[in-house]
Amino acid sequence: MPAPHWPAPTATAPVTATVPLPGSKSVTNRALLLAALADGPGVVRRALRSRDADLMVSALRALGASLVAVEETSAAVDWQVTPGPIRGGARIDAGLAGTVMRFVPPVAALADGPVSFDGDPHARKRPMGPILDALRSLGARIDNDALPFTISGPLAGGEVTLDASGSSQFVSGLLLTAARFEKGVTIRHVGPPVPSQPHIEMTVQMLRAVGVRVDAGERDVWRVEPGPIAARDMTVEPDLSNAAPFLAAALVTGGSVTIPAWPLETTQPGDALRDLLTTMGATVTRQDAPAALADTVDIAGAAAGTTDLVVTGTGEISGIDADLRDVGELTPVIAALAALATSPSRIRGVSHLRGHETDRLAALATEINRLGGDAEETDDGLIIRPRPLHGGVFHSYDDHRMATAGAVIGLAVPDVSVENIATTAKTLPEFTRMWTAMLDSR
Ligand SMILES: O=C(O)C1=C[C@@H](OP(=O)(O)O)[C@@H](O)[C@H](O)C1
Ligand SMILES: C=C(OP(=O)(O)O)C(=O)O
Repeated sequence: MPAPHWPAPTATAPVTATVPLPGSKSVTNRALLLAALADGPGVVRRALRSRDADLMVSALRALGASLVAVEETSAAVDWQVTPGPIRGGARIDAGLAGTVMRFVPPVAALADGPVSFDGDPHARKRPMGPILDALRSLGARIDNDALPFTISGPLAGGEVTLDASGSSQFVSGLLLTAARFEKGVTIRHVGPPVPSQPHIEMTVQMLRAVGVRVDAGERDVWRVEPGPIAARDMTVEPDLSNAAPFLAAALVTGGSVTIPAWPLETTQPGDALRDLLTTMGATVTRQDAPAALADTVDIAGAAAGTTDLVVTGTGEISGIDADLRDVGELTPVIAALAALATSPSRIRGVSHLRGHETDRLAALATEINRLGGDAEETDDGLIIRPRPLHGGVFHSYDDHRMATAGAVIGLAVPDVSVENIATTAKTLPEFTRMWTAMLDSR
């Protein structure tokens, strides 16, 4: 029986809360994969515990790595990762995780036998063609152009041209394993612009941090030299994209939300929230002297230190005209804020969101309009005009970021209930508890 819809709490007063966030999905799943391919045992600290991270752990274990939790809370875990010979015969469940369905097949192509992949029903619709074709041209055999498929090596590596306009993960997936290909890899993108550039920078930076030689000097071309991946201790930053709904609560309620341990330098796209929320009417400040992260190397960039990030709203939200191509995963929360704004908004550059957990442009327009709003899909984004909203069911389409967008709207609009709030477990299993705690704190 499906769970009852979640009654999204309406804020009765401005929120004043400090919200520590669990680790980044994107950093966690890269760090685990690199550790599993490394030249010796290593530790991934403060890794996220969530459905996507659990799927990555299971995939890497199925392929022969040992991952042992050495320190664990409900939201975070330190993994001791010991690489092993990459085993064929595995069946990998990608769930709905882009990072599993695009990052793990190149590893599987190194295995000593065929490896099969499948995932959730909607995962079979997510674009895979360009990365599977690329793997084929590098030597792999693959029996389909989307999930489900079976992949067999060996894979020599070499030069490949692909169109990565549908997802940056096609590039990141190839880059992460490329040092283990006999010839390394040279990837050339041809086509409309590649989205989510910060996520590619995250991949490049993390590879360099484990000693892999990457040349990313020419636009749309990446070259990885063959060679070992060094075993390192890595520490995962808080998930700045998952900061979005909590920071949005400051704008909606005219309150103030603090996120501790915000990295001063990071490749995470969530860092763009500082500018986006300022444009929408918030005051964004950093507090505390930067404190260098303790004893471990943060391979995604926060070695420069962290700070408290404080976002304060007025209760009035300004519309925004923004190209979110680089930070597409922020779109659902920005659209939720736009639906509550006093002036029109235009979100551009995000046609690739049609290939995310759901077609996010269609889903956002449908759900905002269902609550009485005025949202219109364009070729590459959304136009959202101010109109009073009313209560109703906000459908999540099994998309964690749709679910949190519904929660943001519910703060201001009475009687909104979110269908399948449990889908937030993809990247933030404790979402409802954290949301309630935020609203309860004073
Ligand atoms: O590499 C990553 O960790 C991600 C890349 C982006 O994918 P797209 O380029 O497909 O948008 C992003 O939206 C996704 O949430 C995570
Ligand atoms: C697009 C997203 O996820 P995935 O890693 O599954 O692509 C997302 O988290 O917004």
